[in-house]
Amino acid sequence: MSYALPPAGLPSQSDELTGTSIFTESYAFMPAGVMRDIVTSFIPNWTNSRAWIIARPLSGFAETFSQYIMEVGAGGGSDCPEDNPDAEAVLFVVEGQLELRNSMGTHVLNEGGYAYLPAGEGWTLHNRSDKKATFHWVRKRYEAAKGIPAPEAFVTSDAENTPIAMPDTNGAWATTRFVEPTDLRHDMHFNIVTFQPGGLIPFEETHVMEHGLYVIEGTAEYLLNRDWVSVGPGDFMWLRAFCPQACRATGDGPFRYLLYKDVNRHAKLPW
Ligand SMILES: NC(=O)N[C@H](N)C(=O)O
Repeated sequence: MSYALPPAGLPSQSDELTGTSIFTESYAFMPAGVMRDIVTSFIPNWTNSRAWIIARPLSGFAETFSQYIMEVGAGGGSDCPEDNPDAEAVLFVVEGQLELRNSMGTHVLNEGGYAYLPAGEGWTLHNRSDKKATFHWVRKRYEAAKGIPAPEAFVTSDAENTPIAMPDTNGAWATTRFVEPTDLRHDMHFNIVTFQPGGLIPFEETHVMEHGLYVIEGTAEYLLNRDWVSVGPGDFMWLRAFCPQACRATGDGPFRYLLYKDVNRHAKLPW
């Protein structure tokens, strides 16, 4: 499996790459080309690390998550990665190797490695190798549901999970699910969606769930509200609740993306 990475570095003075990013009331499109050194953030209590913060709540409780692409240099990491006890996390490694320690012990996460860490879980993350490592870090304030226990931590990987084909698509559209859709302990999913060449979302999905979509491989035309946008490796899309979306996979190989989605809870009321 291959996973796209931010190009980093500095943009060249001889290549003008303007006109590619989009920010609207219903979605944002951040092409890989904008993820350069000068737009990174440093996160408290992390050493030799930096983040591209590609999603965060903007307007009170209308948005549900933040997503970072975290780059951890050799020997870097954190003994105190999260300072919000209400924040649950998913980590997904796209480059290198990281050592995770939590209540279940010590785990080595390689490329494609996936960890779910519930709110309040103590964990540490370190790059013990001599090469940089990169991972996606999704953070969400966990919403407890009456009578339902909180989920437990788990570690798995892309390779250990078989994509489930959507019915009647002949495998052209499949989803790697790291949590069962009927497991109501979970209030978010972070899955991998795979389309084979020519595969489609053939209608305008329009739903209450918010999305983050990070393209890890391949190309497509993606409908974001009223706009068909050409997308490829390393591009990120943030879709607010109810933003219409559809997809046509282009190119000769699979089109794959990481998909965040808030799930399994009542719609919030304003009182
Ligand atoms: N844009 C998407 O991939 N949406 C998914 N079908 C989903 O909402 O689960």
